[in-house]
Amino acid sequence: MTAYERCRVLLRFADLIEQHADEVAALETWDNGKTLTQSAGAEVPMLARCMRYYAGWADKIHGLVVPADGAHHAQVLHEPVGVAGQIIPWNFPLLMFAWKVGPALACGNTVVLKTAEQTPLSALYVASLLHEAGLPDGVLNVVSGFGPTAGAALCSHMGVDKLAFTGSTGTGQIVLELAARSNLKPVTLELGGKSPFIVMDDADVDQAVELAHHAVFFNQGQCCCAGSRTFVHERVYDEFVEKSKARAMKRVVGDPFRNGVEQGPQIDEEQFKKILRYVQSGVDSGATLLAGGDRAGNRGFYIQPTVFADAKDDMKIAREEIFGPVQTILKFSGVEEVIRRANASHYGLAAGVFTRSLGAANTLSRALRVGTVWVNCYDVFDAGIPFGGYKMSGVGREKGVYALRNYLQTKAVVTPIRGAAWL
Ligand SMILES: NC(=O)c1ccc[n+]([C@@H]2O[C@H](COP(=O)([O-])OP(=O)(O)OC[C@H]3O[C@@H](n4cnc5c(N)ncnc54)[C@H](O)[C@@H]3O)[C@@H](O)[C@H]2O)c1
Repeated sequence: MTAYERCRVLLRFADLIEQHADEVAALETWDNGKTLTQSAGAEVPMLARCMRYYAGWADKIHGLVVPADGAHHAQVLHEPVGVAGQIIPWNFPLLMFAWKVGPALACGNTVVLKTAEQTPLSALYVASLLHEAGLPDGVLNVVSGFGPTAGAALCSHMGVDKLAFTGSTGTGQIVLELAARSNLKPVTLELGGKSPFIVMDDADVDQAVELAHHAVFFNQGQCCCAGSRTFVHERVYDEFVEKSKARAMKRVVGDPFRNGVEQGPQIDEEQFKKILRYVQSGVDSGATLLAGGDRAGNRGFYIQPTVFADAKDDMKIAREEIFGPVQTILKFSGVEEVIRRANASHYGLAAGVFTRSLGAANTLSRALRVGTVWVNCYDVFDAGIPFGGYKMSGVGREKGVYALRNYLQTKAVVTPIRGAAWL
């Protein structure tokens, strides 16, 4: 297929997503439990946008001519890597599909994509739309299956030329090992996090409370980049804590298909129980439980929006990824101190900085060892902005021009030139 034809297929796909937006959004909510408002208002438009973004790149990917020493013509070709194996998680099934499939197809690869066992539906449905848009059979193959069988088979396969994985750090380590033991296929990893959300003493407290609340509770708290360590300056701490408690208690939990609901159920029983164990460990380690702390209702995997204050850095709730609706508030007194504490983590995915001071924003954005710093905002995911982690939060970047590099081989072609005019 020519690059222009690939571009047109992706553009037609984006149009079809919009035509079928209601079904796509309903499937995503049915599969995952996230609110329909979010599926319809964020996930579906972002899927279409991401596809148009990469459609735009398809016919603008090209190599270089290098001015080599002597009488040689040296070209650098950018070729597709071949078969891309992609493994995605359950927390954002459609978005993860978009971030993986968009750049891989734009660059001319074929794909075998394995969805998470909890959420197989929306990817199967949108893959059928992609075929309706003109993608030839066999170019995109969506596989439903379990991690240790289907996922591991993909990682070990000698015919797979590249792997892209999003999920937990522990599974990421297995994926990398399987790739190394088979054919040394290159791997990009987007893994877990324990992202700091830093509220300075000059912040507008009401705005900071609202943003910090969304940073952690969005998507039932099931975000790799959840702002799950809320660091608050001592001068605004008491006011911030009181208001965060009130905000969490107002959060509407219930049927994700109902209008006005902000929080649906957790993905499954395993995650539900794991989150409640973390809540118990917070109580046992002496953090102050201000709101929630238990299941919501007595049916389904719903959890009360939970807020802990007075947490200490060495508590489990302040160190490990909870992946649930649990806010952990920590107090700090100076910039140097908060930089040191925020960076004292094996993770380095994202950070939020809330301040009116340009100086503080500049200092923090450069000092924090994370892949994304959101200043006075959070969870902004434009298709063109790179996303990925430092340290154990990942390897490589997705989205933007950076994701193209994951799906291209670089080939040098050198030919002699007879009677070069310049020699
Ligand atoms: N960073 C993220 O976006 C993200 C997403 C989901 C879960 N998580 C974290 O992971 C924790 C566990 O959730 P999970 O068990 O669903 O995540 P996971 O990492 O086990 O699953 C993610 C994907 O990897 C696959 N997988 C699992 N084992 C595999 C293996 N041995 N080889 C190849 N593929 C394999 C799964 O089938 C799924 O498609 C969560 O509590 C959360 O902390 C992070």
